[in-house]
Formats: sequence, C-alpha cells, structure tokens
Amino acid sequence: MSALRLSDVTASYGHAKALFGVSLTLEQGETVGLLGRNGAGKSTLLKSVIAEPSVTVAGEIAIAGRSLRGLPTYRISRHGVAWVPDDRRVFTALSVRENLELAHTRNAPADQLDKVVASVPLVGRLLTRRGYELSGGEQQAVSIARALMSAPRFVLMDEPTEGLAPLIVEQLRESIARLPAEFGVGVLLAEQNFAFVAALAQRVAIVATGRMAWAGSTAELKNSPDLIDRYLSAGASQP
Ligand SMILES: Nc1ncnc2c1ncn2[C@@H]1O[C@H](COP(=O)(O)OP(=O)(O)OP(=O)(O)O)[C@@H](O)[C@H]1O
Repeated sequence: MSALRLSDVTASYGHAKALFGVSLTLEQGETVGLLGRNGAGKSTLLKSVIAEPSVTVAGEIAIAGRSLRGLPTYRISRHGVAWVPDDRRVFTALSVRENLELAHTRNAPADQLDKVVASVPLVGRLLTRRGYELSGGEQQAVSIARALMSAPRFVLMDEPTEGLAPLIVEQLRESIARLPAEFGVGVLLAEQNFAFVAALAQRVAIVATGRMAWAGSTAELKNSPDLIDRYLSAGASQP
C-alpha cells in the first residue's frame, strides 16, 4: 500500500494564484473528504495532482516517495491516479460498454469490466445505452466506473453529487463506499455535500481561499458547528 503526498503545493492559472502551500496525504484504502465553498480551490487541488494543463504547479506531489513533478497527465495516470472530473465527460456517441472499454489499460486485469460492474451496479444495467441517453446521475456512475478501468491506486472525484437527485446520490454513495476495500484505492472526494462526505470519509480537509484551513477526523468536524458555519457553504447538508 502506498500514499499520495502533496507537500507545500502552490497552483496558479496564468498569473492568478489559486492554491497557496497546501499539504495533504491520501493512503490507499482510505477515503478523505475535501470540503470548501465555491471557488475555494478543491478542483484546482485535484487538477494539480493530475497535471491538468491549465494549472501551473509548484511544490512536491509524490506517490510512495516518487515525485510526479514534471510528468504529463498520461504518465501520472500510469502511476495509478484516476480523475473523475466534475463535468463527467462521457463520450455521448459511444455505448457505456465502449466508454468503459476505452479506459481499460493493459496493467488492469482482463476481467476488470466485470469487477467494476459488480461494484457500480447501476452501470451494469446501462452497458448497451449510448452516452447521450444517460441522465446526469447515470453519467456520473459511468464516469466513476471508467476511472476504475485502469486499476488505479488513487481516485480523485470532483463533486460527484453536484446537481443529482437524492436517490441516485444514495446509489453512488453505496458504490463509492465499496471502492477502498474492493479495489484497494484511496479516494479523494471533493464535495460541498458534507452529509455525503461524512458518510464515506474517515478524514476531512477543508480548503478556504486556496489555503488548507482545517484538517481532522470526520467525527470531530461533525461536532464542530462553528467550523461548519465558517468554512462550508450555507445550506451544505449536515449529517
Ligand atoms: N481555468 C481557470 N482560470 C482562471 N482561474 C480559475 C480557473 N479555474 C478556477 N479558477 C479560479 O481558481 C480558484 C479556485 O477554483 P476551484 O475551481 O479550484 O474551486 P472549487 O473549490 O473547486 O469550487 P467549486 O466548488 O465552485 O468547483 C477560484 O478563484 C477560481 O475562480
């Protein structure tokens, strides 16, 4: 089991800085919540890890002590980091099965599709459907399933519940809950939905205006209404 470690990471879009010296560790087999208001820097942190081209990153990001510095996105993916973007990016003209098969890499077991479908059952019922026929929640399930097709060590999810109905959010929660044990992955869950994070994550980090504002156990945050008021969006669901 290895860890993904961010140390003193600074990120900017051109001249505009969005992250200021952020540090965070994610172990394989655990789920960590990344909370914060709109514009706090959650997506930027995930994009920094995968070296998304719009972001310029300084500081250290490493897996098991091996630096990812300077590597392009596809190489970082080969090191075992998968990203579930907030806009889901399902190929609309392809079937769900084709969307998943395209993401099946050589390092992953031959039966990875069966394993993924067992963990994300919603996707199993959709295999012959085209991307354009899917609801937002179904697209989200496909996006998560696709991330698993490369047998990653770490999965970075960007607001998977955004805009989704409670019933499908519950199905996604059940699937995400299985991932650390069934795939051995570490899940970094960027969210504004605190109830969703609290149901899945043992630890939580809060970013505010690009800085790490607080980090600790989910249980501690649940019992800290002042922190919730200060750092989470008004109306963020509470457990
Ligand atoms: N492509 C971009 N170009 C310039 N600035 C950007 C870009 N993307 C994000 N930003 C800025 O970076 C800061 C952090 O944004 P980010 O998207 O990381 O926040 P977030 O916490 O994910 O918010 P949300 O919950 O709204 O997605 C914000 O000030 C935002 O305006």
